[in-house]
Amino acid sequence: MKDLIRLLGLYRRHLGWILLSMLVSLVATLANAGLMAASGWFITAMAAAGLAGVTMNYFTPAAIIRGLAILRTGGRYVDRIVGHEATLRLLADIRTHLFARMVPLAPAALDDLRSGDLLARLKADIDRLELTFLRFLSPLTVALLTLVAVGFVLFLYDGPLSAGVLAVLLGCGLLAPALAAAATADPGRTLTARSADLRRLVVDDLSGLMPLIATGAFVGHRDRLVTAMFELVQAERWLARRAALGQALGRLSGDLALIVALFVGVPLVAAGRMVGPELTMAALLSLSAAEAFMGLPAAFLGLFPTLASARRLFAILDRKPPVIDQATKPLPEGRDLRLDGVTLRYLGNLRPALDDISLEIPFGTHVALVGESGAGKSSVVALLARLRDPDAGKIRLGGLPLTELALADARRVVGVVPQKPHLFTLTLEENLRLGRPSATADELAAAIEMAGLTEFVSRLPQGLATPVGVAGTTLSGGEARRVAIARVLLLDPDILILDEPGEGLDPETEAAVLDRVLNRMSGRTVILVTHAHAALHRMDRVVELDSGRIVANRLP
Ligand SMILES: Nc1ncnc2c1ncn2[C@@H]1O[C@H](COP(=O)(O)OP(=O)(O)OP(=O)(O)O)[C@@H](O)[C@H]1O
Repeated sequence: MKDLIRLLGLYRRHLGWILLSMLVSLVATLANAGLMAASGWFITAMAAAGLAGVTMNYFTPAAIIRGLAILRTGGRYVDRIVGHEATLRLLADIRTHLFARMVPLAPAALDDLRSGDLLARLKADIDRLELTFLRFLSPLTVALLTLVAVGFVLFLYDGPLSAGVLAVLLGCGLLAPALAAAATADPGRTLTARSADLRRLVVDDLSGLMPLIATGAFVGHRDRLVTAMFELVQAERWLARRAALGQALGRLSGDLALIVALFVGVPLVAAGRMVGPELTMAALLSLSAAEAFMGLPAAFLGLFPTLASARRLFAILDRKPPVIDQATKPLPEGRDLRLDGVTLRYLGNLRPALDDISLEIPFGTHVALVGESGAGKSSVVALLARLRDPDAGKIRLGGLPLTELALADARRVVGVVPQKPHLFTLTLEENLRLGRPSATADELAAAIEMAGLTEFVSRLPQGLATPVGVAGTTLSGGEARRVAIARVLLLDPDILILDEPGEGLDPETEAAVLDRVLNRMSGRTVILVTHAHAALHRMDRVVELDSGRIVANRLP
């Protein structure tokens, strides 16, 4: 219930569309019931008049029937349009909202989720929310209002007649499907969980197909997929059976309502409290009112998978961003970096990744960060790039804590080439220009030259217009890394951080690229995370980390 209320809260911004959609749907439903009732009344009245040999005014009823028929057809058409407009607006809004909330979470607060899972949340889970409004909220409201309207009309003739028909419609059309659906909470949850699993497994397995085939683990993964699919089908079959039962009950409610109306109405006619055409009208009104309940069984059944999807979205919305962007100070003049007693602890790790480290990096210094794998070098990079904030201690830029500066300001000053740079499925030039779309052709050529890519680009028939493939797959690891270096150089940062820039490069290319980059950054700060001892002689200081602590801060 809590989740449903929270979900409905997300709809608030589109209340106008929602109310309009429900109103149109109600008008179409009532027009249909009215059409049936008026037609029944008219045909019976005409027959009775014919038998009695009297004439009656048939123009007015015929006009009313025609009017109701037009209203019903037009209403259903507009109902579809407005209903879908309302739903699509809602979904687009929720999707944008979720995406906007994901951005500050990435990457640190999302690294436990695989991309397939995130995609499933953004796409399938949000799509399923359509069911809450289009197939649950609106039909339920319309059904209840139809019930009130039909109950009121019948009550004008007779209280027990109204009560009998209402009891059948409520019991068979609403309560029975609701109870049948209540038993489906577990398969409903399974449906959502397994379809998410399936998407995640497929995306994950397809992106890791090579190692799966190479290691022979493919068979195990395929079996996992088959099991997830089997469970999904089981849950769907279960739900489909319940849906069929609910549909049958829905249809039965109309027939039963008709029988009850006749059962209570015939004695009323015999007692002279009702005339024949009115009985036909009451009976057909009861029968057609059941149409408002036809969609409810499916709506109730869809509720549990939808709520499970909603919970998966709330789980993302409720995550705390790893860094809070709340600028309280403008960017300072100075560019000195200073770490004071900085500690960083990853969730689930017993040992802190960085343990009370203090370090000064005056502006213009070129510092190498060295240490064994797992020593904490990339963790320092993550803190300086503000992908995370320390659990204790402070990092200052120009004397001001990084946490008090706008993220955009700090990131303009600090440029990072991460250990695993990401290239987008764009052209080489588009990838390079990401950081600075306005870069001139000369600036682009200079960055390419510094990253040692000039010869590589000149060999490409399409040059800079060459597409790099999905996430840069058509480039070698070393080429992709150099594209990332050129991209950051275009940003022209005051502080440049290079995390293992030499990986994938032969020693000569690495030395040449590093030489050019360091020359370009002369007078500005460079922090170089490296295992390569050859590069150290070009640095001002070498800081050595071991198990999250600084064990040496020396000249090269
Ligand atoms: N996202 C994470 N979640 C949990 N633990 C992490 C995470 N990232 C790093 N760690 C752990 O923190 C410690 C420091 O890792 P870090 O990546 O900073 O080391 P590193 O010195 O850069 O290693 P390498 O040279 O292999 O890149 C390691 O024990 C690592 O397992």
